[in-house]
Amino acid sequence: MNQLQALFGGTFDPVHYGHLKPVEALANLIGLSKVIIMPNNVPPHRPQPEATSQQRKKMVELAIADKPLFTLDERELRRDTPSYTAQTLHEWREQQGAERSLAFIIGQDSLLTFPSWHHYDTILDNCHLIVCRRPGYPLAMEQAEHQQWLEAHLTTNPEDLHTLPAGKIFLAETPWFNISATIIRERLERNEPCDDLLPDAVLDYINEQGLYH
Ligand SMILES: Nc1ncnc2c1ncn2[C@@H]1O[C@H](COP(=O)(O)OP(=O)(O)OP(=O)(O)O)[C@@H](O)[C@H]1O
Ligand SMILES: O=C(O)c1ccc[n+]([C@@H]2O[C@H](COP(=O)([O-])O)[C@@H](O)[C@H]2O)c1
Repeated sequence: MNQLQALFGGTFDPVHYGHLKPVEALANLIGLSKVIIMPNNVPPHRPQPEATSQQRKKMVELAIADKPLFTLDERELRRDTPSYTAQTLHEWREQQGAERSLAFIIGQDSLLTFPSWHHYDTILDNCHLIVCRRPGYPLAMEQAEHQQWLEAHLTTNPEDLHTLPAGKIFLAETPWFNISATIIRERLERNEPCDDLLPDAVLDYINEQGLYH
């Protein structure tokens, strides 16, 4: 059976409800039984995170412990070079074979920067892109040529994600969550409460480890 496999990459410094809740809604919307969370080790387009890779991995494990939808993939954590998505997806495709439907999940902000990613034009050869909504970011690309690229790959039919191996971009109508890891780190630094922004187990771990203070 060609079951759609979905990877959700990120820095997760720390993981929060803005990651988990849109993806849970997405799974219901398009019929996903599994989402593989993949923390990076060396993020390609931003400074090195505050928490170590092991701490970020542990926070993801705590966040998904009671959520059977999610599993964790450590392939990028094992690499010391920048976690280029094009490279990761090329390897993943080789492992999964040419026919399997594969998807990479991103938020709306990541779609806007996508054309600046390393070898971005090869990524859709290996997977679909599924975009979750995020407040504060436009859905149109800044440059006309990138908008054309987006429109050439868009589909509004979630069936395409299950029947084709790769190549489509699906803008999912997931709920908006105005949460970012940056806001959480800033609030923690100011000793402000974050209870509604991330799971309790993750918050307890952050406090135990003295992270972001
Ligand atoms: N609130 C949100 N709604 C939808 N998608 C999100 C949200 N927060 C993060 N994402 C998406 O999750 C993926 C991983 O994001 P990341 O780990 O960088 O979190 P972040 O909150 O954006 O972090 P930071 O504030 O440190 O930049 C990215 O594709 C991002 O677009
Ligand atoms: O490959 C790239 O050039 C690239 C550039 C920016 C981000 N990414 C990936 O996109 C995912 C979300 O990135 P971030 O920085 O928002 O956590 C994560 O898996 C990153 O490794 C990848």
